[in-house]
Amino acid sequence: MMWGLDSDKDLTMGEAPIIIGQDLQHGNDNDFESKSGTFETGTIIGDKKYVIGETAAEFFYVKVQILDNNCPGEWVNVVELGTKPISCNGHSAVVLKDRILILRKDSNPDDCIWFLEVDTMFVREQQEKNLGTEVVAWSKGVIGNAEKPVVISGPSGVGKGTLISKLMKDFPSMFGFSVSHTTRAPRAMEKDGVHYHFTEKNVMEKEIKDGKFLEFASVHENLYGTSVEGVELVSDAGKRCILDIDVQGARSVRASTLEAMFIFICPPSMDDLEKRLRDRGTETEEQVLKRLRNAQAEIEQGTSSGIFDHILYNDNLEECYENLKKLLGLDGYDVPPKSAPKAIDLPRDHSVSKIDDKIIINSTSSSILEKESKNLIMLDVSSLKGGAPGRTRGLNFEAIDSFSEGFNGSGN
Ligand SMILES: Nc1ncnc2c1ncn2[C@@H]1O[C@H](COP(=O)(O)OP(=O)(O)OP(=O)(O)O)[C@@H](O)[C@H]1O
Ligand SMILES: Nc1nc2c(ncn2[C@@H]2O[C@H](COP(=O)(O)O)[C@@H](O)[C@H]2O)c(=O)[nH]1
Repeated sequence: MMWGLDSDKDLTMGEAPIIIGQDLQHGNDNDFESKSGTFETGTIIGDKKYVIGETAAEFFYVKVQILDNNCPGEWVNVVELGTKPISCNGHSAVVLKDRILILRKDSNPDDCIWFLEVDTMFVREQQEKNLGTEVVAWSKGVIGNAEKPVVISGPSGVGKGTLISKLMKDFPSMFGFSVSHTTRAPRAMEKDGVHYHFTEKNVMEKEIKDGKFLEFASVHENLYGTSVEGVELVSDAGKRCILDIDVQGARSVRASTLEAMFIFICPPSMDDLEKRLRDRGTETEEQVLKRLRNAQAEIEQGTSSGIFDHILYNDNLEECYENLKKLLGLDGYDVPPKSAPKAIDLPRDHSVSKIDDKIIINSTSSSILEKESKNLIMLDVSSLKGGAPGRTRGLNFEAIDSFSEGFNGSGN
């Protein structure tokens, strides 16, 4: 079967046209066999056609189907990683180099721009692991670049949680904590969703398989993991994300596409560490001994493996905290100068065009009010970073209205 949106052209990456969801429904894409879609776009990249649909069968979430030119007439098996957008009233699809930009109609400003990663490094790695299936990854578009997340590791009882709590208390609008998942039982004062997402082993194992986690590890015989969503929630709120994870987790994050700052916290001595763990009184004797045994190896790896950018000794708590603040560029700050990133308010009815790295979104609304507020939006996709689910950042924009002389918004 020959397929294509424009049969005269052999489209390659970056050359596919922009398609508005409703158009396909009305038969503009003649060669495409629709699978009962309500709103669908078909985007060609290389040998593949990515059909992004908001179907009646799976009415809640957007669904991706793929046709491969090399296997004519057959739908390819697709694994979709990451949190998907929910269905809306149609979308436009624009091919970028290694991803498809999705502009969603009638969506909230913080939910109108998504990316379907189809050929990023992360996706290619996942494809190698899932031979025989196509892997794609969903990621919400995030304006600007959030500051690098901070990974804090160190043996159990060294004081990571204590230091992080102080930081969060002193700079609540600047930092957000990545709430991990764990299969260990909650301690007396711990709250589900605040300290951890406490979960069952079989549930977490399934979620790991589904690609929900940025990293995970078995620590002191329990599973712990950082979900992509947990980090995303913090970054989307315009805050710097703090991860409290063990050395194995830090190693995984280091190997991932997430750019972070890695800090290892060391105890002054094993005796001090043991005293802190025992005084904390949260573990049984058997667990304390297990944690102390693991601490030895963690300290060796933390101080010698090259994973960490900085090592801090937590002897005197206040001194260690001051040193942590220095590393984070916070010495001398009382009130942090931080504002949340701006969101893009897409006009309800619009046309979309692409010139190099700029996407021009033009209001076609007949409503004077809407025209006044959002006439033309220019997205700049030249600095996109990421490629793993949930983490495509660096989108910039300018909103230009027809009634004022200049710009009325910027993502920078
Ligand atoms: N510099 C310090 N001097 C003395 N006690 C400390 C110091 N820092 C933290 N502590 C105490 O040590 C105990 C362990 O600290 P904390 O719970 O923060 O460790 P942690 O590294 O987060 O441990 P885990 O990895 O098990 O969660 C706590 O009771 C805390 O009050
Ligand atoms: N790899 C990961 N390690 C994590 C994560 N969340 C916490 N941790 C580490 O586990 C130990 C034990 O924590 P505790 O709360 O049971 O005392 C500690 O070293 C944490 O840093 C995670 O998501 N991934």
